[in-house]
Amino acid sequence: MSMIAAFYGGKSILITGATGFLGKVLIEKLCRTSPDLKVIYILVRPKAGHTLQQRVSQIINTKLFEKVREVCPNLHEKIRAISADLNQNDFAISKEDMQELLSCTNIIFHCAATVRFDDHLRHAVQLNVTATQQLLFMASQMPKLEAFIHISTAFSNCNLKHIDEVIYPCSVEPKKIIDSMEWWDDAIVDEIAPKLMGDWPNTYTYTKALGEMVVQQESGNLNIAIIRPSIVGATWQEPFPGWVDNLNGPNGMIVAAGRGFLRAIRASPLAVADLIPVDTVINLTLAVGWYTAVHRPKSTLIYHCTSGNLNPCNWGKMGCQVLSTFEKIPFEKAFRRPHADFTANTITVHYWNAVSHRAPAMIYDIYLWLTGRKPRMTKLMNRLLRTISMLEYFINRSWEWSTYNTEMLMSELSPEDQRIFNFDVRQLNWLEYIENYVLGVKKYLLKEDMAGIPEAKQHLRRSFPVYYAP
Ligand SMILES: CCCCCCCCCCCCCCCCCCCCCCCCCC(=O)SCCNC(=O)CCNC(=O)[C@H](O)C(C)(C)COP(=O)(O)OP(=O)(O)OC[C@H]1O[C@@H](n2cnc3c(N)ncnc32)[C@H](O)[C@@H]1OP(=O)(O)O
Ligand SMILES: NC(=O)C1=CN([C@@H]2O[C@H](COP(=O)(O)OP(=O)(O)OC[C@H]3O[C@@H](n4cnc5c(N)ncnc54)[C@H](OP(=O)(O)O)[C@@H]3O)[C@@H](O)[C@H]2O)C=CC1
Repeated sequence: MSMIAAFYGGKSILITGATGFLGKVLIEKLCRTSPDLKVIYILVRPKAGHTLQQRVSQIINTKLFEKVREVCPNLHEKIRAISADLNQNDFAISKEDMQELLSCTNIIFHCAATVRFDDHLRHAVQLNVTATQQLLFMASQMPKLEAFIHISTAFSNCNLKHIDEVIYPCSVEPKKIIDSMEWWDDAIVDEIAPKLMGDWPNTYTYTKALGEMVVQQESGNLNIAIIRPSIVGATWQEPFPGWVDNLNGPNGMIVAAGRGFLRAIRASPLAVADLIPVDTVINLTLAVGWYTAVHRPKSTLIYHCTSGNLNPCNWGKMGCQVLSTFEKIPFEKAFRRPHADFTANTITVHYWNAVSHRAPAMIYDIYLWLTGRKPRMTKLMNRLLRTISMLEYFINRSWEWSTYNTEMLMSELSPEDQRIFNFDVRQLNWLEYIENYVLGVKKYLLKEDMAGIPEAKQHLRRSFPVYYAP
C-alpha cells in the first residue's frame, strides 16, 4: 500500500497554475494514484472566449489524461475550477468560493508564475512575489491546512555557482519592492530594474528569489516546503514517455533545430545540461506534500530537483543525441536539413548568424515575395535569435546544487512509494530519454503523425540543394 497515495485520499487540494505545464502533470498523477481524493480546487483565470469549464475540459480531454480517465471516470467532478486572477486583490475570487477554499483546503501546491524571462519587473513582481504573499495570507486562515508547497526554480540563485538547500537573501527586502511598485511609475521601474537585479540575468529568476524570501518571512505557523526544479523537460516515464506541450526551455530549440532553422548556438558543449523530467518533478512534489504534512519538519525545507550532481549529462552529448534522433524521425516541412553546432566562440556565432540564419531567411523571403506570397522567414528568424539570446546564459554555465534533503526524502519512502513516486534521476538513461523527448515534441507539440515519416524523409531528399545549404 502506497503511503503517499493513501495520504491524498479524501483530501481537498488547492492548485495554482493548474493549466500550466507542471500543473497538468500534477493533476494527472494525483487523480491517477489517489482517485479517492475529495476535490482538487484549481484557480483558473478567465480567458476570452472560453468558460472555466471549457478550459478544464480542454485539459482533461487530452491524451495526457487518457489513462486517468479510465482509473477515475468521474474526473470532471473531482476537479473544481474557481475563477481567479492572481494579479487582482484577493485574486478576484467570489465570497462563496473564498469561504469554501478557506474552510476546506488541506494541501496547497503553488505552481502559478510568470516564467517569461523578459517580463516587465512590475508584472513579474506582482505574480511571482505579491501573489505568493497573498496566497500565504489566505493559507494562514485555513484551519484544515496541513502543508503549503511552493514551486520555485533551481535558478532562483543562479548568481551563485554552488547552491545549497537554503534561502539566500536578496539585497532589497521583497516587502519594500512590493510597496515601491505601488507608487513607482513604469519609467522609474525600468530605470531601477537593472540596479535591483544586480547579477541576476532576468526578471524571472530575480522575482523567483524574492518569492522564496516572502515564503520564508510569511511562513508563520504554516507547514511549508519549497521545491526548486532545474530545466523541466518532457515526461520520462509517466503517464507515457515524451509528453510535452509548450515551447519553453529546450522545446523551442528542438523544434527550431528539427525544422532546420537553427544551425548554430553559443553554448559550452561541456557545461552540464541540468534537465529534469516533469514527471520526476511531480513525483517529488507529491512526496514532499506528504512528508511535510505528516512529519511536520521544524523549519521550511528546500528540495533541489536537479540531475547534475547525481546523473550529469552535458549539452554536447544532449545535442548529438537530438541530432541523431532527427535522422531516424525527421520533422515535417523542414526548411533545411537538421544540423546544428554548439560553439563557445562569439565570433563564430556572429558568422553563423549572418551566413546560416539571416542570409537564408532573406533569400527565402525574396523567393516568397517573387512568388506572390507574404515574406515571413526574416521575422521568424529574428524571433528565434532573440529567444536564443535569452537562453544563452543557461547553456554557457554549470551550477552545483546540493541535494541532501531530496536524498533524505528518498530514503524515507517505502520501497513501493519509491517505485510509484520515483524521483531518483540516477535511473535515467539520457540517450533513451532524449530520443523519446524529440519524438514527444514531434507527436504532442507539433502534432505530427508518425505515418508521415517517409514523406518527411522524402521532403528532405527532394529539397536536395537546400539540404546541403549552410
Ligand atoms: C557538440 C555538437 C553538438 C551539436 C548539437 C546541436 C544541437 C541542437 C539541437 C538543440 C538541442 C537542444 C538544447 C538546446 C538548448 C536549450 C536551452 C534551454 C535553456 C533553458 C533554461 C531555462 C532555465 C530556467 C527554467 C525555469 O525555471 S522556467 C521555464 C523557462 N522559461 C522559458 O523557457 C520562457 C522563455 N520564453 C520567453 O521568455 C519568451 O517567450 C521570449 C523568448 C522572451 C519570447 O518573447 P516574445 O518575443 O514576446 O514572444 P512570445 O509572445 O512569448 O512568443 C511569440 C512566438 O514565439 C514562440 N515561442 C515562444 N517561446 C519560444 C521558444 N522558446 N522557442 C521557440 N519559439 C518560441 C511562441 O509560441 C509564439 O509563436 P506564435 O504563437 O506567435 O506562432
Ligand atoms: N517549466 C520549467 O522549466 C520550470 C518551471 N518552474 C516553476 O514551475 C512552476 C510552473 O511552471 P510551468 O508549469 O512551466 O509554467 P506555465 O507557464 O506552463 O504555467 C503557468 C501557470 O500559471 C498560471 N497563471 C499565470 N498568470 C496567472 C494569473 N494572473 N492568475 C492565475 N493563474 C495564472 C497560468 O495560467 P494560464 O493558463 O491562464 O496562463 C498557468 O497555469 C512555476 O512556478 C515555475 O517558476 C521551475 C523550474 C523550471
